[in-house]
Amino acid sequence: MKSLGNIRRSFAPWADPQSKPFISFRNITKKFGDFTAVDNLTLDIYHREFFALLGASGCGKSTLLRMLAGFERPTSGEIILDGQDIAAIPPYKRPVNMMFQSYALFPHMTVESNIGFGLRQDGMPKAEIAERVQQMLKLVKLEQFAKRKPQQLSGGQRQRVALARSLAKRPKVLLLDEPLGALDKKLREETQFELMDLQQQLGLTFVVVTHDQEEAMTMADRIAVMSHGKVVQVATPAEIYEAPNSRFVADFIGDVNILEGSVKAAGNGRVELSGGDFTVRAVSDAAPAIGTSAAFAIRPEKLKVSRTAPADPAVNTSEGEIWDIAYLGDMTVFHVKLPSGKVVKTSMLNAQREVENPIGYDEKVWVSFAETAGVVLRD
Ligand SMILES: Nc1ncnc2c1ncn2[C@@H]1O[C@H](COP(=O)(O)OP(=O)(O)OP(=O)(O)O)[C@@H](O)[C@H]1O
Repeated sequence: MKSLGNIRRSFAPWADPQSKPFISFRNITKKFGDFTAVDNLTLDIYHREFFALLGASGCGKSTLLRMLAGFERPTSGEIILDGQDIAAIPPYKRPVNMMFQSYALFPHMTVESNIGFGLRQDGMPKAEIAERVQQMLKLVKLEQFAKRKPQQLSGGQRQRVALARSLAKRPKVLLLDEPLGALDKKLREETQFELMDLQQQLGLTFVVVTHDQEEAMTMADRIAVMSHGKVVQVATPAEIYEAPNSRFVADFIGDVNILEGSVKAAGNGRVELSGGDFTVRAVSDAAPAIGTSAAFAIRPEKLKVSRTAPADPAVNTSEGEIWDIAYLGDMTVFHVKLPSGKVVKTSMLNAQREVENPIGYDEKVWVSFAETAGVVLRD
């Protein structure tokens, strides 16, 4: 598995101008009556990519997936798959398969007949079906459950049957709509890793729809964050988390503190904001005009809470008072009230079991951060 990890690390076809996208949405719009569910959206997905569409309920992510599967027709725009415009190709002829949230397994059929269903419909010879079903059972580690009916399986096992069924026809692209929605947290996390392993073993392209940011962060090579039918940002999980391109994305993914200010200086790779509790000096390529308002987004774990003043208390530092403490086991979250009354969220890893004299309620503290710890947002 280690070698796969290494391959994965260097997998970034989107950054290579030579590589061609495998799936291209070009100016795709989908209207339902007057309502625009997908709004002039352009997006490229690469061969062997694990791609996640992430967004709040109603943002249009399932509609986009359904258009790729062929269950909905775009109102305008093109979808190119493997160099071919697929608009006129009916769903069953597309090299794409979709796994739904409600797995829709046939309750009266055994696991193996469920898996072989699509192959029988395609008229594949019996011996070949048997062989393919065996392969699939092995792949999802359900060999000993072949003769069971779906109701004799756990939720996670059912999910794997559905996965095996959608992979049996060897689609080039597997579409997954909230694939782990029915599983409890622990099983969900395990299954996320199983899905990633499977995708790598088979060398397929996966497009998954989810509203669960942790799930998208765990599994995907890249994430498209969607809002109101548009893509707001497409990037790797780390880029989305560390360099969100807007308040919307910063706020949507993980926890964030937004510090408002007005631009005092900008240039030479730095931006300075003043006016709030902090004088912010941040490493940034943004070039907002002097005097305009801007925001600085910083994650809780990047704010440092200390009892003594940091070296240069003039910048990136504020006094504050511990307002709330939440002990979460692996970390402790401090809410710190700043002089303006604004409360910021900070988190600290509990690297040791017991800490002598831990920071407590109502204590006066310093909150500080590094120049590279957050991002200046333009909007
Ligand atoms: N057949 C339809 N007729 C009318 N409106 C529709 C239809 N299908 C979807 N919509 C609307 O389009 C919008 C986007 O729906 P879509 O299912 O793509 O959202 P989603 O982001 O997948 O949300 P969820 O996570 O809740 O499934 C929603 O406002 C929905 O009500």
